[in-house]
Amino acid sequence: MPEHATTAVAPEAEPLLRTRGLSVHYGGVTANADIDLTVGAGEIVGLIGPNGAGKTTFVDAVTGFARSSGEVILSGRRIDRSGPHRRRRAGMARTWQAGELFSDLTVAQNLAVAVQPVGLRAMVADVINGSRPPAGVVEKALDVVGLTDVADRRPDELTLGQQKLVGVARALVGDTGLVLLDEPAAGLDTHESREFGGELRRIAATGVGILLIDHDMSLVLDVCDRLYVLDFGRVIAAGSPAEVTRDPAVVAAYLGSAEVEAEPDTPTDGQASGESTATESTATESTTTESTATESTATEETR
Ligand SMILES: Nc1ncnc2c1ncn2[C@@H]1O[C@H](COP(=O)(O)OP(=O)(O)OP(=O)(O)O)[C@@H](O)[C@H]1O
Repeated sequence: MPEHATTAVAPEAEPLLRTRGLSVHYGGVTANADIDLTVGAGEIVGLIGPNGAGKTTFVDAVTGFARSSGEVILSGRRIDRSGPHRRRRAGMARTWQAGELFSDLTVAQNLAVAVQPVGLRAMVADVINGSRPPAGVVEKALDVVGLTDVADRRPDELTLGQQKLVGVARALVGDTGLVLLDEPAAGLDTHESREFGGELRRIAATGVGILLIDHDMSLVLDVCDRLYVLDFGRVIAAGSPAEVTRDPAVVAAYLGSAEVEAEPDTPTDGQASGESTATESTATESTTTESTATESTATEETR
């Protein structure tokens, strides 16, 4: 889509994903407000925040499932006017919060159905010829997540951690350079989550960029190179896990007050706006933070 190319920056200097001023409105609710975010190749970037902060909406907007304004740039090319399937073909894929696997298909078949072409022509070709994914793409994705050995098993024969990895592999199948993972570790215990995190790092080491949404803070802090924190649809902080977790605005909006008290003298990250008005959002669990910020269902626009 060269007609949308707007940046003078050399392509090699461009991150894999860049959003500029990405905004989503649902009626009077601003679910995402002017989000600027980047993900580089081989990088794991976390997107965290209270329930209703706008994380899934951001993934919906980037992948074309939610109507948005602003720019979505993949490898230097604007794709924000393309539909979800074109964005998928351009090299980005997502997982869904309720990403159940087909229980009566094998692992390999679960991946194969994810790359079936869509549209009338594809449907006709499917009826006439029977469609198969291009040779090797399923095997490659299984290899990347380390599931080659269980390709012919059914999901219920796998551990929960392996099932979660099948979900990730399904997104990786084909020429996927960027995956957006929406709570991919939900339901995993501490040990499984740690192993899952190790796999994410191995996937990123192959050059894939990962945007990770999860409430499991141990996982997020462990595997992410950088974090963005959303509250009421806005980025209230961005930086390394260490920087973000020390940020008073983040602590107030999401992490709970315990950390503030633990580190009273820690300097504020310069990127924090301190705009958060969430006051009751307490997250007391040590690893999983699922705070529902007071009315943190994004900013109500006054019209
Ligand atoms: N399809 C929709 N129609 C209307 N409002 C929506 C829609 N999807 C999300 N919202 C609203 O947008 C805001 C952001 O929701 P979103 O699901 O993106 O938050 P989230 O950070 O992913 O939350 P969680 O951590 O619970 O998954 C919320 O106020 C939500 O109610």
